[in-house]
Amino acid sequence: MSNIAISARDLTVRRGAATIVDNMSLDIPAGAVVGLVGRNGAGKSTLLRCLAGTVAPDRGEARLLDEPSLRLSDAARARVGCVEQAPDLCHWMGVAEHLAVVGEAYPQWTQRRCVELAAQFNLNLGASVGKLSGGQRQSLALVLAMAHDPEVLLLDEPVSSLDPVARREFMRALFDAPRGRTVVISSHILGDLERVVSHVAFVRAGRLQLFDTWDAILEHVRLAPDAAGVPAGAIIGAHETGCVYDTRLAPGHSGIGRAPTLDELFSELNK
Ligand SMILES: Nc1ncnc2c1ncn2[C@@H]1O[C@H](COP(=O)(O)OP(=O)(O)OP(=O)(O)O)[C@@H](O)[C@H]1O
Repeated sequence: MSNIAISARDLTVRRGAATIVDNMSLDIPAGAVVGLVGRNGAGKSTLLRCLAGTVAPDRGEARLLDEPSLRLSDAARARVGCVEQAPDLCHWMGVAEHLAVVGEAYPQWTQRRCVELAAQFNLNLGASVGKLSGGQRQSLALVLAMAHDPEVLLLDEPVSSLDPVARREFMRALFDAPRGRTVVISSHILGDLERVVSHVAFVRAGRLQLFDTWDAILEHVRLAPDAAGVPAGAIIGAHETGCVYDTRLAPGHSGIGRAPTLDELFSELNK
């Protein structure tokens, strides 16, 4: 297997006259934890669905674990876990029954891990799915996605309804994997993301605005009070109150400014 766990090549999705994913290409190395960020409607969910193979692009291709996402083998599918933004759960079942039914589809599913995760997320196995709160439904969706210990996790705003304790437990569970796990996680909770990501992908209006390791961004991207003297080709975002630029594209420039937080970078790139 190549070192690339997930890739997109020229991905384009159109809905009516709108292009909602616009010619996106990226390669995600195995073991990376990618924070997918962007404003509401930027195209994150659609990109994640293309990567998962649940939406067919109008152009281009997504690949997971060296296979086309749209035609994943059962063996590859068993190595992937997904959480949709609005998880499709069986409301008429009990939590334990729901877990057991889904678990039958995965050879690597273990009841022990399932029970551990449920306890970690404070999920009552005896409850009815239809009576769960929004956060509890999200916890169930996470247990369903993680109990077979997948190598790849595609998570669309998985913590938006979780309380701070459950969010912390989720972040811990994410990194409890015995081997490096590849994760793409969209979230608007940038403080959490900043602590766990190896890479960040900024999406704006269907386009991939910036994709890099977080370490490289911290080392090379600078937030400066203005664009004076910064070569135009190095500027990632500029406006009246500041400028974000990549020092790698500004050789000889004095490197004014400081490294942005993820929150600041998000604001600067979306002004
Ligand atoms: N089936 C569809 N038909 C028409 N437009 C759609 C469809 N699905 C998504 N869109 C539009 O595509 C754009 C991107 O939607 P998407 O759900 O991918 O954004 P997002 O970045 O995940 O947003 P959010 O952060 O609010 O979840 C939005 O403008 C949305 O209205």
